[in-house]
Formats: sequence, C-alpha cells, structure tokens
Amino acid sequence: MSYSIEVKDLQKTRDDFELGPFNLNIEPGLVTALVGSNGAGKSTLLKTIMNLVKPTSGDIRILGSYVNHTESWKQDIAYLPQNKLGHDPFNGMQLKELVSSLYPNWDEALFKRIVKDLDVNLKKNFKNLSPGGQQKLALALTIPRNAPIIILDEPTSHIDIVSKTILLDLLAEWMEDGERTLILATHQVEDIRKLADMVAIMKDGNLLAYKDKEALIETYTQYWMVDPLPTESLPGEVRRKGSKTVITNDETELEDYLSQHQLKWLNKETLNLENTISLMLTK
Ligand SMILES: Nc1ncnc2c1ncn2[C@@H]1O[C@H](COP(=O)(O)OP(=O)(O)OP(=O)(O)O)[C@@H](O)[C@H]1O
Repeated sequence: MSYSIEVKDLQKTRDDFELGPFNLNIEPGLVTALVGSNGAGKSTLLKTIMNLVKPTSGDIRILGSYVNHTESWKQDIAYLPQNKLGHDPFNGMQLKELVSSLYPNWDEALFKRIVKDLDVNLKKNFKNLSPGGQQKLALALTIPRNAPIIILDEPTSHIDIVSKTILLDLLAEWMEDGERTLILATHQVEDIRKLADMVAIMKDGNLLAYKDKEALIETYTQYWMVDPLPTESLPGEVRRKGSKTVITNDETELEDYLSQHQLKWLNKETLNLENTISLMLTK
C-alpha cells in the first residue's frame, strides 16, 4: 500500500504539551476529519506534517518523500493554516497572482468558480475582510492549487450556512477523482457527517482513534430499561444516565447479561456521531 501521508513514531514536545508518540497512515482517495478538544494538538500535527514545526522524534512522509529531506513534496500538498500570516496588506487579486505563480498546476477556472459561488471579495485588503470573508478568500487561494493532497485547518469555522453548503459540495466533487486526499481539522459535525470517510480523534496530544466513520458510529449503544439497573458495572458499560439508561461498547455481552438476569429493555439505539465523539473525548 502506498500512503499519501505516513506519520511514524511522531513525538513533539512544546513547553508542557506532548504530541504523540503515534503512528498514522492516510490512504489516497479518502477524506479524514481530524477532531478533538481545543488544545488537543490538531494544528500542531498539521504543522508538523507541513514541516513548519520540527518533531522531537519520528518521521513524516508525503507521497513517499521525507518532508525534512526534500522540498519536492511541497507541490503535492495545499495547506490552509488557521492563521494566514503575511496576507493582511494585499487584496485577493494580488494574493491570487502571487499564489498562482508558485503552483504550476493552478486551476484558474476553479478559482473563478469558487470566487463566484462563495462570493469572494477580491478587492478589499485581506485585513479589512470579515473573518468569514478571509476564510473564503483563503479557500479560493488553496483549493485551485490542484495538489493531490489538501490539508485544511478549520476551514468552515466562520463561513455562512449557504457558503458552507457550497464549499462542502465542492470539496466532495474535488474528491471524485478518486486518488486525492483531503484532511480537515474541524469542530463542525456537519463537515464530518457530509465529507469524512475516516475520523481521527485526538485527545491531550494522543491519537485516540483513527476509524472509518461508519464503524465509529457503531461504537456505542444506549439501552433504555424497564426497571432500574443493578448497581454493579455492566458488560461494556461506559456511562449510565439516571437509573434506567446505560451506554455500552459491547452489545452482545450486555444483552447476554440482561437476559441471564431477566432484565428487560424497552429500546436501544446506537449513539449518533456527535455523541460518540463527545463520549470518546470525555470518558
Ligand atoms: N508556538 C507554540 N509554542 C508552544 N506551545 C504551543 C505553540 N502552539 C501551540 N502550542 C500548544 O500546543 C498545544 C496544542 O495546540 P494546538 O493548536 O495544536 O491544538 P488544537 O487541537 O489545534 O486546538 P484548537 O482546536 O483550539 O485549534 C496547546 O497546549 C498549545 O498551547
């Protein structure tokens, strides 16, 4: 298997924050959503992948090239950081001229389409745009680079509902090629629901899980019981709500236990994506 991105034994110490150590291999053709609480290390991981932050130990490879040994991989990746440094004094047109000259595969037609569909203002200086306006312009300067890999750090946190819908559709269309790779750090459940194939969950600098989204949704099941539950911990129990509701990560074992103890349940449901991720991050 040739991976788009390989993260091997990555570790980074930053003051009192420890990223890793962990491994993460991302296949081409997939959208990965990188999720986690504030300060979990998502941006640090993305900056390390981009060789903007040097790891304390471990290696990163982009399409097989070690990021700290070569420069060639930079053409293969379009990165949208959270903070767009150096953009402030320029307007969108000036920034487009600059960025497009650096990327030989720049797709001018796609740039024009994004500008039109997202109503991007190319005349105002970047610093005078609203946060959403800045985000839209930054996206218009990133996606048309036509690189096989796109990394977006919180691309939709400020943009309006209509633009967000257009953007998510556009990114889904961009992925139709089948060989491209998209990674987005996000706090927006809608981004994950609509776009992600894989979900990488980070907590306190560690990678808790890297899972297929559909498999992730199968992780936990909630049971509503007829009578109060026994006080002892039940098979796979991860949380209890009141005396008659329990969440398990092992349906089979729990149901065996309930039938052995003649405990009846009224209903069961797998947790939705939002609640699954929240539970993983808080348990
Ligand atoms: N330049 C820096 N120097 C020292 N520590 C830093 C630096 N940048 C980030 N950190 C620390 O690294 C940790 C991870 O931060 P990071 O920005 O990667 O988190 P995040 O998951 O992207 O958070 P958010 O969801 O808020 O964007 C935090 O404890 C942060 O304070």
